[in-house]
Amino acid sequence: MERVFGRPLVTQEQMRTRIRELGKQISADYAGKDLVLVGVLKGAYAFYADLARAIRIPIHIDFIVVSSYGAKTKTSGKVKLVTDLTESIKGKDVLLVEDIVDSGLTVQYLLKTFAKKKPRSLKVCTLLSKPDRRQVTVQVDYEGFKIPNHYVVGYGLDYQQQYRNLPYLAVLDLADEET
Ligand SMILES: O=P(O)(O)OC[C@H]1O[C@H](OP(=O)(O)OP(=O)(O)O)[C@H](O)[C@@H]1O
Ligand SMILES: Nc1nc2[nH]cnc2c(=O)[nH]1
Repeated sequence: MERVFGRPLVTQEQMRTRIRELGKQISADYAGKDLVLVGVLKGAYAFYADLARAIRIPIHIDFIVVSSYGAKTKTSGKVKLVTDLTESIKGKDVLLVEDIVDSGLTVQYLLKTFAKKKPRSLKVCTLLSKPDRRQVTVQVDYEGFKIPNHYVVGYGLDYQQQYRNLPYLAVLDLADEET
């Protein structure tokens, strides 16, 4: 069945502009440092690709795959590590790249896990943040957009693994689904 999408919550143009700004800021903040950009998959894939290309200093790229929502629109409360990093981050300047910080549980888990690997610094960059949904207070160092309390899809974010390739961010119409 074709799903109806409301107007984009964040357009492609708004994404492009904001990501360019974030890239500039990160390039300045990390100049001369050993930056490892860690993408939190799957959701961050689109943002990661655009952000990495907006950063104008040399970087290492790596990824981690975690999952906690499954097919639901609410967190299970348990963050599952699906695939770990490929390289050591000991002594490196690590920037976690997330698509969204919602309850905060994923970032909380990642910060705790990564701190044990002794990076020189550890920060968080997220495209989206839903402050009204936080269950735990977490550190967010770079933030693209604050958004209201809606389940959103597109630009990497899914509903039951679909819609990740939508080129903008939209609120999913969950009229006949769980909310
Ligand atoms: O702040 P939280 O409530 O923890 O939510 C944020 C996390 O939820 C999504 O991941 P998900 O578990 O849906 O996996 P996915 O990235 O494969 O979509 C998203 O990519 C974030 O990593
Ligand atoms: N697709 C999607 N995944 C999420 N994970 C946490 N919040 C969200 C959301 O609003 N949309």
